[in-house]
Amino acid sequence: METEKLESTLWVGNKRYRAVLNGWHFKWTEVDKNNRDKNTISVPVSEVVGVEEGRVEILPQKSVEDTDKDFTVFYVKRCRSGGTYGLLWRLGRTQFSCPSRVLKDQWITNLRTSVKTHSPRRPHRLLVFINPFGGKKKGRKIYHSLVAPLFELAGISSHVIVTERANQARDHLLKKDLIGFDGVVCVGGDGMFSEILHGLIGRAQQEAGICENDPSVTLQPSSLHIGIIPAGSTDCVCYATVGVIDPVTSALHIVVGDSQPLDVCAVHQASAPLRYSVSLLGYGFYGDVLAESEKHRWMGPLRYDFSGTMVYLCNRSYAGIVQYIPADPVLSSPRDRTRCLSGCSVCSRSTERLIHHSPDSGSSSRSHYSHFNGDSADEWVSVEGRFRCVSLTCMSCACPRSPLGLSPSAHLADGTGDLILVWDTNPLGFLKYLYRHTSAQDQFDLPFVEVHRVKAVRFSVPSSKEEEDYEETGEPSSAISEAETGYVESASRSGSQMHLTEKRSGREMTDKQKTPDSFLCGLCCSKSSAVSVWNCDGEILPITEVFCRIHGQLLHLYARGIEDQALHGCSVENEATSYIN
Ligand SMILES: CCCCCCCCCCCCC/C=C/[C@@H](O)[C@H](COP(=O)(O)O)NC(=O)CCCCCCCCCCCCCCC
Ligand SMILES: Nc1ncnc2c1ncn2[C@@H]1O[C@H](COP(=O)(O)OP(=O)(O)O)[C@@H](O)[C@H]1O
Ligand SMILES: [Ca+2]
Repeated sequence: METEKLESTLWVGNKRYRAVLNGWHFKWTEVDKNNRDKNTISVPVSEVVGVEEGRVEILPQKSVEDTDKDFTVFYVKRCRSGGTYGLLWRLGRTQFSCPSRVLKDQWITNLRTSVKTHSPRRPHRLLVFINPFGGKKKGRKIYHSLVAPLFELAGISSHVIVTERANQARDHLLKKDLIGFDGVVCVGGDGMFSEILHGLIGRAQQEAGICENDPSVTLQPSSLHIGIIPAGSTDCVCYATVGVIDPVTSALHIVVGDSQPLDVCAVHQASAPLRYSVSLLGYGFYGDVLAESEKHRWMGPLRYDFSGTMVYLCNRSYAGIVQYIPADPVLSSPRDRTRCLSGCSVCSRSTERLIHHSPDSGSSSRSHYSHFNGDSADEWVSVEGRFRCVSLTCMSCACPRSPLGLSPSAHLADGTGDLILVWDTNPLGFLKYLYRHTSAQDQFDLPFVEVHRVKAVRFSVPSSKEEEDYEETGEPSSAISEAETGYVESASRSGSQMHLTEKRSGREMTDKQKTPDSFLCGLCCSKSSAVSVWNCDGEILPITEVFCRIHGQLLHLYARGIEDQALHGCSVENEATSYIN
C-alpha cells in the first residue's frame, strides 16, 4: 500500500500544483509564485472514475491527444440540484502535465492501483436491459449517449439487451447463463425494475433450492447488484435510493460500485403466483389509478395525473380487513421525523441484526416467522372498515411528484415496511391528504390517516351484511362516513395475547348519496365494483386477498442512499474541469 503513495509538482494549464496521493485520497493544491498554497481539490480514490494517458475528453465524443507527459483523471463531482433532496453527480475531468514521462507513468500506475485497492467492489461486466417503451421512450438514447461512455471510460464491459416484450428481462434472468456478470442494469421505470427483481430473486431461490411460495421461509439474497438508470414514469426506486432522477448520477454510482441494501415485500396470493414489491403496494385509490392509467399509456408519465384526477372524482372507498404485525417500536417509528439518508444508523443496526439472525440458507431454514402460515394470531393487530386506500411500502416512495414520499421516514433496509391506512373520509379531506404529499406538510397528521411500521400484513374483504348490500347495488358506498367523527373499537383477549379489532363503519348508501359518484364512475371507469385491485409496483394484481411479509435487505442496488446536502459541499469549480450534461 505504501507504494501507492506519491507526491510531486504537476501542472494544470499554466498553473502549478502540489499533488499528493496518500492511498485513500488524491489531492492537488495550487501553489502561487511565492510558494503559498491556494485552493485544494480532494477526491477520494473510491470516486476516481478513470485515469487515462494523454489529454482526453469523452464528450461530445471521445478524443485523445497523446502527449507523452500528460495524463487525465476523471472523477465524481457533486452539484446541488434544484428542487430535489439528493445531490447530482457529474463527471469531473482534470488534465495534468508532468515534468517527465517517467513521473507520468508513475502517477498513472499508482492512481490505478490505488483505485483497485480502495474501491474493490466495482463491476467489470454488466448485463443491461433497456425498455425502449418506458416513460418518454428515451431509454435507448439515454443509455447510449450518457451511460455507455462512462462505462467504457471505467473499463466496464456490458452486454446490452433492448427488450422486445414485457417480461423478457425477467425470463432471461430466470433461465439464462449469468456467469461472469457482476450486476444487472435496468434502463426503465419501476415496472422494469420490478421485472429485474423478480428475475433475480427467483433465480437466487432456484439456485439455493428454496421454495419461494412458502411464506415462512427465509429467502436467499441475490448475489448480483442492480443498477437503475431512470427512464420511466414514476422512477420511485431510483429517486428514493439516489435522491435525484438523473441518468449520469446513477451511472456514476454503478461505476464506483456503491452498494445499498433494500427491503423487499413478498406478496402471497392464494390463487396466483407470488409477487414482490419494493415501492408501492396499494389497494383502493392507487390500485384504481393504475387500472385506469393502463388505458391511457399513450399519454406517457402524464397518464398518472390524468387517471389520478379521474379516480379522485369517482370518490370511492372500499371495505377491508387489515391485519398486521407491528415492528419493534423501540427501533424507529414512521412518525419520528427522521429520514433514511446515506449511512443510516437504523439500517446499519438492522444489518447486524439480520446477519446475526438469518440462518445460513436452504429451504429448511425456518425463522421465527413460522407462524405466518396462519396457525397463530398472537402478534397480529386487526382493523376493519372502509378505506380510501391501504398502502404498504418498504421505502419512502419519494418521487418527483412527492419529493418526500408516501412515508417520508421509512427506511430502505431496516427489514420493515410502513402500512398507511386512509379511512373513508369526505372528498376534501382526501384531497388534503393527497396534496400534503407535494410538500413537507405531515400527511399523517389527519384524523382519518394512520401509519404503522410493520413486519407483515394480511388484507381481506369482509363477508358481512354490509358487504352483501354493496354487492346488491353493484356500487361501493359513497364517501360520507363517520371516519372523521368516531369509530367503534373493540378489544378482546385470547389467552394472554391481546387481539385488537378496530372497526370504522361507513353508512349504508342512500340513493341521494349514490347519484353523483355513480355518474362520474360511468364516465371514467369501465366498471364500478365493491372491490378494488392491488397496485404492486405498477403492476395490477386483480385479487383482493393478500398476505405480505417484508424480507430485510433481500436486494442490493448500486447506490448509497440519499446524500445529506449539508455534509457534502459541492466541489470548487475549476477551469480545467468539465462536466457531462
Ligand atoms: C393533488 C396532488 C396530489 C399528488 C399526490 C401524489 C402522491 C404520490 C405518491 C406516489 C407514490 C409512488 C409510488 C411508486 C409507484 C410506482 O411503483 C408505480 C409504477 O411506476 P412506473 O410506471 O414508473 O413503472 N407508479 C404508480 O403506481 C403511480 C402512482 C402515481 C399516483 C399519482 C396520483 C396522482 C394523483 C393526482 C390527484 C389529483 C386530484 C386532483 C383533484 C382535482
Ligand atoms: N419491449 C417491451 N414492450 C412492452 N412492454 C415492455 C417491454 N419491456 C418492458 N416492458 C414492460 O413495460 C412496463 C413498464 O415499463 P417501465 O420501464 O416501468 O415504464 P413506465 O415507468 O413508463 O411504466 C413494465 O412492466 C415492463 O414489464
Ligand atoms: Ca424498510
